[in-house]
Amino acid sequence: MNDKKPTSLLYLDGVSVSFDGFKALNSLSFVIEPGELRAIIGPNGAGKTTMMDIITGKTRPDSGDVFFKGDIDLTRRDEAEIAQLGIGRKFQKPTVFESHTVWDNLELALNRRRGVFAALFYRMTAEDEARIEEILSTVRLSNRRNDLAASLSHGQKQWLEIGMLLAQEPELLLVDEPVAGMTDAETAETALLLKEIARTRSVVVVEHDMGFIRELGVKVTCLAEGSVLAEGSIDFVSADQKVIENYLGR
Ligand SMILES: Nc1ncnc2c1ncn2[C@@H]1O[C@H](COP(=O)(O)OP(=O)(O)OP(=O)(O)O)[C@@H](O)[C@H]1O
Repeated sequence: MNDKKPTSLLYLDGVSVSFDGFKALNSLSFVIEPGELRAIIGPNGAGKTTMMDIITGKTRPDSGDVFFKGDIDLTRRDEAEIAQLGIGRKFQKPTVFESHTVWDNLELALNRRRGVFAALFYRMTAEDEARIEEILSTVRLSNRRNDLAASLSHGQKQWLEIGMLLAQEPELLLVDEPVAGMTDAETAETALLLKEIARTRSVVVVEHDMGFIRELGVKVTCLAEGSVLAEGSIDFVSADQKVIENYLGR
């Protein structure tokens, strides 16, 4: 282990995992700092989803280290424990409760953090209401609060789901292809939204949309064949010959 581990929010070192002899991750190493927004790119099959599965405890690595907040060994925790520790994951497809209002979706998400018994006897406090108001504003849905989630556009559903994750106050948010299927305006707004969210927590976003990645303006990690091909600014990474051959030039 190197000296990056103690201060990093997320630390992966030499992480490998094989499925039927195929190395989905091949000695993957990278570090996310507190308050960092990081973009992950890479061709289909590069291992991006597997990387998120490892961080969230869905898949166990065959070898390597995965530490959260310095010394919490994520390879020894299960999915529920990891969520409880403060790692939230947004899958590609939005899974909001369509027949509930935007507000109720957020209230349910706030309750989920409390556990079943606490939620049963729970009454909204002024503090909870203020937190929901704040999230509504962050995810650009203040004026849709009383509308059914079913009536939102695809992009707004993605934002609502991000809001539901924020209600659980994660320290690290993993977001998988948020802008797929969004309009250009929604995509631009999502870049702003994620930058705002990263003021109070770390965010790792996997995306194929290079225009969106450029708008984020943050450090980019390009994965290929289960390990890091290049890392740095978007200009640095997109000028890298290996990145052009393996991803951008395809
Ligand atoms: N549970 C599994 N069993 C067998 N093979 C798997 C499993 N999970 C992933 N793989 C394989 O591992 C490789 C990496 O897949 P992964 O889904 O992580 O890539 P990705 O970068 O997320 O790709 P995409 O951009 O298409 O989502 C792929 O070849 C995939 O087929």
